[in-house]
Amino acid sequence: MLLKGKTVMVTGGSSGIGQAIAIGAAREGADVAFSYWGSDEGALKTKEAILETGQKALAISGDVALPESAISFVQETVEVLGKVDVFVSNAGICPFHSFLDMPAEIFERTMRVNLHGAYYMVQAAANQMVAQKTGGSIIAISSISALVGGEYQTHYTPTKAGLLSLMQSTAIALGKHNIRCNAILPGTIETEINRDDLADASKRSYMEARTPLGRLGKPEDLVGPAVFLASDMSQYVTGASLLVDGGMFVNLQ
Ligand SMILES: NC(=O)C1=CN([C@@H]2O[C@H](COP(=O)(O)OP(=O)(O)OC[C@H]3O[C@@H](n4cnc5c(N)ncnc54)[C@H](O)[C@@H]3O)[C@@H](O)[C@H]2O)C=CC1
Ligand SMILES: C[C@H](O)[C@@H]1OC(=O)[C@H](O)[C@@H]1O
Repeated sequence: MLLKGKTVMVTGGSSGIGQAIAIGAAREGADVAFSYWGSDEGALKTKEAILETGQKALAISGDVALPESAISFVQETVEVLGKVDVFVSNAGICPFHSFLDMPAEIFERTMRVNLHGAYYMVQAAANQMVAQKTGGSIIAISSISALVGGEYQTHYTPTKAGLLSLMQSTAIALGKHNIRCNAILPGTIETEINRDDLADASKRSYMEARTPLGRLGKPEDLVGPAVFLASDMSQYVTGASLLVDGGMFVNLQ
């Protein structure tokens, strides 16, 4: 069990990648607190799956875009689970939209959820880890989109590049506290976030054909990389980024 005795926090744990990582961390022996926004249904499934492993679970509803959500998520986690060893900044949205007529509210909401929200969450978790004096691991779920563009993602890709940059800078700021900060860059993983986009058969075939491993990703594909970066197996890894994309990024021709 790679995370035995650790407490892991995950934002956006009610579906997709965050749900898989929350459950995967519990299977490796961690108690898990996760946040979510919107329907409670997925959150209940995540909570039940964590409890089935024998670990403790805490589900908190709250909008990551609000700075106060970060403070209360960390406070409640410490009250219920006692400490924070690992923080996974995962919550995000990607409302696909064309550039020239991008509504200001879609642009600003995407920035606030994906980047501002992650910033406040990482800051709150880091302050808790510093106070504990026991080090820690912070992981941001960035994206292949930190490295390449998307016609309908002009509001989204800068947030993912921003998360990669945030992990590089916080790795420097927090190294003296033995807090490691790394980014995971998923490729195209089938979840709620792209259900409509991938319903377009030609888009889906294009994405599959770009992937040397021959298939789109599943949320479970992110569990191993996240557990590695959360665990002491990666004790000398900080400021790093890990593409988990089936080889999509390097496949030019
Ligand atoms: N699915 C994919 O192909 C890829 C996804 N990612 C990133 O992975 C992360 C997770 O996405 P998926 O699992 O694919 O999507 P998803 O839609 O299945 O899950 C999103 C999660 O974030 C939570 N969330 C959304 N807005 C929130 C808010 N304002 N406050 C708190 N929680 C909120 C939702 O409740 C849900 O738990 C996102 O940051 C996304 O950008 C990165 C690369 C590829
Ligand atoms: C939502 C997209 O399908 C997904 O998210 C990303 O970050 C990548 O652009 C993926 O294709």
